[in-house]
Amino acid sequence: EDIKNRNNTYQIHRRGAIEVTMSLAKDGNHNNNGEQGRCSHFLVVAYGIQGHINPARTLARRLAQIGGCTATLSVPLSDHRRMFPSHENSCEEVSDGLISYIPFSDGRDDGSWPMDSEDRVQRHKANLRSLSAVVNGLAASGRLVTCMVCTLSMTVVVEVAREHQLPFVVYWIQPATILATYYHYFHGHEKLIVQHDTNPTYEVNLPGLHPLRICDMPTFFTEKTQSYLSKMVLQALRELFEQMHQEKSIVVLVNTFDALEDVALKAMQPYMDVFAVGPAVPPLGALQHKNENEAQIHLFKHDEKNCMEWLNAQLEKSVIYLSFGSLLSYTKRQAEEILHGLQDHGQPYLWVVRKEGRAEEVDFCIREANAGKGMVVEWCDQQKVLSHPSIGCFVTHCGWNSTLEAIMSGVPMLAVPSWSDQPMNAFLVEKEWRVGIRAERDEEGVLTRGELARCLDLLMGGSEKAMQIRANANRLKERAHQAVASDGPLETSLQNFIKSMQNLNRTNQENKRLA
Ligand SMILES: O=c1ccn([C@@H]2O[C@H](COP(=O)(O)OP(=O)(O)O[C@H]3O[C@H](CO)[C@@H](O)[C@H](O)[C@H]3O)[C@@H](O)[C@H]2O)c(=O)[nH]1
Repeated sequence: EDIKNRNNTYQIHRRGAIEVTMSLAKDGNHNNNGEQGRCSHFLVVAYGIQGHINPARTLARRLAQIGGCTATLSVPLSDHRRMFPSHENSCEEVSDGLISYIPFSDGRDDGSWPMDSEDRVQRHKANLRSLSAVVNGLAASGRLVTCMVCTLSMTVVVEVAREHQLPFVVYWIQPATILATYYHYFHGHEKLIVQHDTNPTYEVNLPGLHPLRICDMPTFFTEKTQSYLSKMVLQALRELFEQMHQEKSIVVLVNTFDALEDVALKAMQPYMDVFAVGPAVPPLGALQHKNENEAQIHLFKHDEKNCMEWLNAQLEKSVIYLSFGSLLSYTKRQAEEILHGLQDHGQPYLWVVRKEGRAEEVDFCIREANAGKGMVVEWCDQQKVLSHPSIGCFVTHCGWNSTLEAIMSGVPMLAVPSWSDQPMNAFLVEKEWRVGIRAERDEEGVLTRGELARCLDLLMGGSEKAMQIRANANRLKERAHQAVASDGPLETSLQNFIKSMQNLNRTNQENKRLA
């Protein structure tokens, strides 16, 4: 009767993720008040974009590799379908032999984005119902969730965790320095930052951090005319920090490592329990699995075979790799400037041009670039590309995943940041770690052909500065590999985190028993 009632309640989602969780549920009223057992089961919920799903998946897999732990990754249904194309139009649970993947319906099963704040509220409600059903479904199938983990902008996870009396943990998938700037922005420093927003080089002193320039702060702080998207992101983060503030103890996992951001990690310790669990870059080949499902996990169609063959034919460290991540697209002028800058520089290049929405505008570039010394692909296995010996440098927008992947491969970066955390990431690349240089954009925000060619000449050349950058990149690569080595800092940090979660669960149960 209980299942029937709940099916009625959720019948609007008949083709949605709810069906999976309902079919998992063998009986009703599951909550997490009972004895938790000794096994920890993490439900990792990721926002539906590649920059969130990649690190969330790596974290879930790493947690599941620690004795006594299991993990489930939950992503929005439309993204789940893109990850598992052979399951198209289905919302089934999938396993890769290590973790399970269970989709939830975020109210945009067709892949569309919220149109306005009312739409956002409706979708938030859909999120709530669907994620709650995932937790119930897992409990009903004997896999009681013991902790919920969410990537940024996922306040809904906090609400579901509270409903089920589960601890929740934020997985901060950007640098610890950015975590610190947001924390202080929302805790008393907003006015100080906003009041200097007309002076981009003004340096702000935030507790425990080196002075940071206004222009390197998250762009949402100072944007003069904020877009709907920027407002939405800032609001979601504000809500997340408010929710965290209501907790007795705040636990945050950060996709970074000590050797990279020692100062920022320490600066956050007085305010929260921070665990450095990065870099979330899986070892090469780790994702090629015998399991058929595993082989199919991707969000975009790769042009891989062709591009790896092409790279094999190039000289060592001769190729410029360009990619601006999974969200940004090029205007016609920007694409033209890049094309001509590359042609002027003269080295071979591999360029990712996602055509989404701008197909005709950039088509001419693709034709011309492919006819010349370069190769243009719509998507590639970036990590594999960056690890290829022919890659000499990476022209990047400095998305945090791309930055970490370049560090893991020891590839020098030409930073061309655009928005959000990217200016700060570019600052860290150029000034803190000295593993790259930063290009200037013109007054229209375009990277011009002259500036691109100038920067490439410098980065790929034989000057002392270029050699120093290459040496720094190799050193940082070693530190990154030490961080992820067996029994290294990452493993220790994950184990400490798991222990602290188990203690928290025990204390909660004890308190409930006494109450
Ligand atoms: O052809 C490609 C291009 C990209 N990628 C992968 O896509 C991911 C892209 O992530 P990221 O570099 O972080 O860029 P965005 O997709 O732009 O990420 C968004 O999310 C990040 C994490 O919050 C932020 O740091 C960025 O500013 C924000 O734009 C990386 O893992 C890349 O390896 C590929 O596999 N193939």
